Amino acid sequence: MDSRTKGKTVMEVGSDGVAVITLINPPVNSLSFDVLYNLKSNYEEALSRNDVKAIVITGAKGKFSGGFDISGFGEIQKGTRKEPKVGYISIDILTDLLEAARKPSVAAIDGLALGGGLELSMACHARISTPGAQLGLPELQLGVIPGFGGTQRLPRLVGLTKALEMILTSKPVRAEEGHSLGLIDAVVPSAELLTTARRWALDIVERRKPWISSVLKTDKLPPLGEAREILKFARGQTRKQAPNMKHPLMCLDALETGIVSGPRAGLEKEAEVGSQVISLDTTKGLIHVFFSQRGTVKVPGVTDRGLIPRKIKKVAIIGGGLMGSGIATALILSNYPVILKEVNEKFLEAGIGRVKANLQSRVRKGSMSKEKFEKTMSLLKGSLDYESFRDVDMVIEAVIENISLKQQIFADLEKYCPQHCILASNTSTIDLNKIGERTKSQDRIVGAHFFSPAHVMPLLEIVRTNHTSAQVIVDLLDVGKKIKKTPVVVGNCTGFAVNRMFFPYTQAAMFLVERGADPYLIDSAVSKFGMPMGPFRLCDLVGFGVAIATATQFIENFPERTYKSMIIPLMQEDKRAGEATRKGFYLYDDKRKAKPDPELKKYIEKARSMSGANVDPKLVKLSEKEIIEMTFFPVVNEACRVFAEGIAVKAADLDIAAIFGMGFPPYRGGIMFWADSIGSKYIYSRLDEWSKTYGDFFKPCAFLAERGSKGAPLSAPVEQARSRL
Ligand SMILES: CCCC(=O)CC(=O)SCCNC(=O)CCNC(=O)[C@H](O)C(C)(C)COP(=O)(O)OP(=O)(O)OC[C@H]1O[C@@H](n2cnc3c(N)ncnc32)[C@H](O)[C@@H]1OP(=O)(O)O
Ligand SMILES: NC(=O)C1=CN([C@@H]2O[C@H](COP(=O)(O)OP(=O)(O)OC[C@H]3O[C@@H](n4cnc5c(N)ncnc54)[C@H](O)[C@@H]3O)[C@@H](O)[C@H]2O)C=CC1
Repeated sequence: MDSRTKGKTVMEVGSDGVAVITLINPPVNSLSFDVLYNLKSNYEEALSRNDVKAIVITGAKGKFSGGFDISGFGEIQKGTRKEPKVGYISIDILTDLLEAARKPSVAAIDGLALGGGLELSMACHARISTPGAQLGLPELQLGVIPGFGGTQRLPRLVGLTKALEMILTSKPVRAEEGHSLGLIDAVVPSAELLTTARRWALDIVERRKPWISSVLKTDKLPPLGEAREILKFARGQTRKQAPNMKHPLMCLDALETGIVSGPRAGLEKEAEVGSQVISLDTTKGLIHVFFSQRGTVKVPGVTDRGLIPRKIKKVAIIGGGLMGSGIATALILSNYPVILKEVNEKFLEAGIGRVKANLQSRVRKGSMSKEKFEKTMSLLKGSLDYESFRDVDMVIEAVIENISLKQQIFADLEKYCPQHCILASNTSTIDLNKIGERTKSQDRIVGAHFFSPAHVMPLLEIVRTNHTSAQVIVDLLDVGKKIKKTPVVVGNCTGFAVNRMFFPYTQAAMFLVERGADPYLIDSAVSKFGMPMGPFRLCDLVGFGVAIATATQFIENFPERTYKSMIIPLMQEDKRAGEATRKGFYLYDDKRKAKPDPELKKYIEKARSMSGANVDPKLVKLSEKEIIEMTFFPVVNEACRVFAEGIAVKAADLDIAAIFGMGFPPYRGGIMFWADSIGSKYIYSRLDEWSKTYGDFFKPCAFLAERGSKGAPLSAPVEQARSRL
């Protein structure tokens, strides 16, 4: 393969007259422009050769194709690559050359057929797959639409309702389901895949099997009136579920055009909107997230040293509270034997009970069988002492956020655990060097910061100190992968990356409310921006105890830039501690539905008088845009500090940390990506202005000041930003 080309196809013509074209572009045989243009040449050759009667397309190394090469979207966005004309691949190659050919094609699908991969297979005249194959159109997840004919062929093969479900949820189906839907013609074992596909192709030639052009099928489409109703409903749902995104609605336009005006018009509409969505900001954000998420496991100086993860055979968890029980659940779900240690029988029973409840909820929802439940629970053992820690490979401490207790526990662990054992803490804020102060095991002390609920939330913040060994990080990255978490490796400091970014967000919200802004309007603006909930609703959910404990760490460690508000402590004094007590910033009914509380005013006014703050008429009437800027620019400021201090190695890691740890909307690309889309100059100037009016909480850090004064991107590595200055 030429080192400048990305992937290729190879064609072999058998003595049976079948040309087998294999897609080769490791690791997932993505359809790069090179692969697609090679495929076109192979087709032209196969169609012109007299010794070829039929064609089979397959993918190398057990994977059909993971779809269009996603990095190609970047090339299109930059303008360095484009199709010779809009719809060239979907219409000229896949429809007019392949599907309309006088020789039939059969797709032989092993492993993945996703996005453009499935679309290519649907342009073939039949599809044979292995039982493990995954078939899906996940494009909307990336901000694009199925642009290789998927909006036209999938509804014609599986019906409109199922096609909408598959496209709008981005979820793949397995081979058996694909077979019953009519997407797959036969499911056969791997060893028989190619022979069956060859035979099927020849059977089509000999008219023993039907020669079907999916794009021309109509039998699965509902009558026009019904189709319009189904699409109207889908539009309504989409507007509700993805209010800030245009591309799902544009995708529905392409589907509707095909149903109303026929497949050719549909393909043309698909090509038109397909080329438009690529330049949407939301698409740029989602594609950035795709690569950034996969980039978090590449840690310079750690994962490039050839270290092999050691096998973690048994894990111990100290503390069976909210976090310890969630972490235990995540581990046993991935088949790690776990010992859960608590202080007494009662607490141990409660901790094990929480794990049980986590799993039982799966049984209730039907996603876990009773047998699997029993088997999974059998991996969990309780303990009240450290005796059973003598053969564990990793300990995760999850006791309350108290430095001296954690120090004592780590000193004990050093005595009981084997020398190789990883000593991890789930602390959310405390400096790990302080936790390990009373040990000589600094090289194996690491942060394993999970987010609540730990068995559900996808992020694992892996915190390394200057002493943590690269091997320990590699081991924990491997555990993270096995328990299906997205890991982000960060440096040690108070609050690490996620909580450091989170803190100014809540503080900014408190600041605004003390100066007259309406908390419910803030929550509403932030939700419309795309966060799962606003800062006040979130405080209620997390509980005021956790909020105060975290705030204390920040106030102690970063006094120069913390805004100390008494609103939460005052409410807590009155036994309002958030959702758990049914009263916080909101009132909660039996179904946990939140409603605003007129009494909240009383606490805000009292806090205002205690802090000496005055109502500021400008802040009372903030627009939604101003609310977003005043709550999120302080987050950008802190993210810049975290980046400048080297706590995060790459700005993209902060994007992933913000998305998976804070709930920042993925289609905005993460905190640094979003900031760069606004521009460092503007963010700097706003913060600078607010800091002059409202104080140091808003003061731009040196990194932001430097880049902002020149308009340099915040996410650029230091050298690159300098070189652009
Ligand atoms: C005009 C538009 C036409 C169209 O229809 C558009 C499309 O087809 S868009 C693409 C649609 N396909 C997808 O969305 C699939 C995306 N990929 C995945 O979901 C997963 O990667 C996978 C299920 C295919 C494999 O998962 P897994 O085994 O966990 O492996 P990784 O996710 O870590 O991926 C391994 C490496 O492969 C790279 N990759 C994967 N898919 C693509 C792709 N379509 N294009 C380019 N590269 C892809 C991924 O980045 C990993 O690379 P790394 O360097 O990090 O190893
Ligand atoms: N609650 C949250 O949302 C998050 C909390 N964290 C961190 O996780 C840790 C635990 O927090 P939670 O689970 O919320 O606390 P929790 O109060 O629910 O649970 C702590 C448990 O530790 C037990 N414990 C105390 N001393 C012990 C000892 N010596 N041996 C064994 N068990 C002992 C207690 O009995 C209690 O059950 C804290 O460091 C916290 O900062 C991290 C992320 C999120």
